Amino acid sequence: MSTPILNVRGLVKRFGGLLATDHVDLTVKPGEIHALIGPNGAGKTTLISQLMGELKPNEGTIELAGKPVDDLSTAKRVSLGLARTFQITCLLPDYTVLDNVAIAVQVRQGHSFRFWGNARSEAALREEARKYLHTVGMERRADELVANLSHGEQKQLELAVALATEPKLLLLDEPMAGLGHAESQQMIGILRNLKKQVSMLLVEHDMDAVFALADRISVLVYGRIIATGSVEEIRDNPEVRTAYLGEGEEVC
Ligand SMILES: Nc1ncnc2c1ncn2[C@@H]1O[C@H](COP(=O)(O)OP(=O)(O)OP(=O)(O)O)[C@@H](O)[C@H]1O
Repeated sequence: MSTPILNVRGLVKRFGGLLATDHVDLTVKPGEIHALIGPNGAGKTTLISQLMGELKPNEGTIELAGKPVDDLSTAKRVSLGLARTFQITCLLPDYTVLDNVAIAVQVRQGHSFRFWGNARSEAALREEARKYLHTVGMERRADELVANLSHGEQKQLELAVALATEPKLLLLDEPMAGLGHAESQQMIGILRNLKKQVSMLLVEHDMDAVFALADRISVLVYGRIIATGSVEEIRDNPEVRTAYLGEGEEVC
C-alpha cells in the first residue's frame, strides 16, 4: 500500500476538562477526497488547526507524506505541501483577483509580500497565477478587485490562492458555506477536477456535496471518530444515523 499523504495517530487535544480531539486516527490516501463530518462543536476546526500546526496537540503524531511534522511550524508544513482554505474568506480586498494569486505564488517562491511590486518578476508571477485562476474557472475575472466579487467567487479565488502553494494535501474548511445551489454545484465540479492534482480533507456540513465528492467519510462526534467508511457504509451505519444524520430520517 502506498504511503498516505496524511497519517494521524492517537491525536488528543484538551481544553481544560474538555476533550476536543479524543485519540483521533485518520488517514488521507494519495488522490483521495476524505470528508470529515460531524455536528457543530464536534472538534473539526480544532483538528484542522492541529494539522496546520496552529494548535499544539497534547498527545499523538501527524505525518505528512511519511514525514513527521509534529515539531514543525505552520510555515514549514506549508512548504512540505499542506494548504488550508478557511470558513471565512481571507483575501486582500483592495487587490485584484490576479494579484491575490500572484502574491501567493511569490510567497511560495520564498519572497516576502513586502517585495510585491518588483516589476521584473511580476510578469512571470502573473503568468503562473493565471494557471491557478484557470483551474478554478476565474480567468475572466482576473482584473476585478476582490471587493467586487460575489461570495461564491471569493470562495473559488481562495481555492486558487491555496493551490498556488502547490499543496499535496488541501484542508478544506466548509468550502460550500454560504453558497447558493448553482455556486455549490460549480464548486463540486471544481473540486472533483482537482482530485487528479491534490488529495483533500474536506470538512463540510453540506451532505449533498459530501456524498457527491467523498471517497471516504469519517464521522467526528464529541472529538471522537465514531466511523470511517465509504458513502454507502456511512449512510447505512446506525450509530452515525443516531449521532449525526438523524435516526429515521431519509439522508439522500
Ligand atoms: N480555544 C479554545 N478554548 C476552549 N475551548 C475551545 C477552543 N476552541 C474550541 N473549543 C471547544 O472545542 C470544541 C470543538 O470546537 P470546534 O470549533 O473544533 O468544533 P467544530 O466541529 O469545528 O464546530 P463547527 O462545525 O461549529 O465549526 C467545542 O466544544 C468548542 O467550544
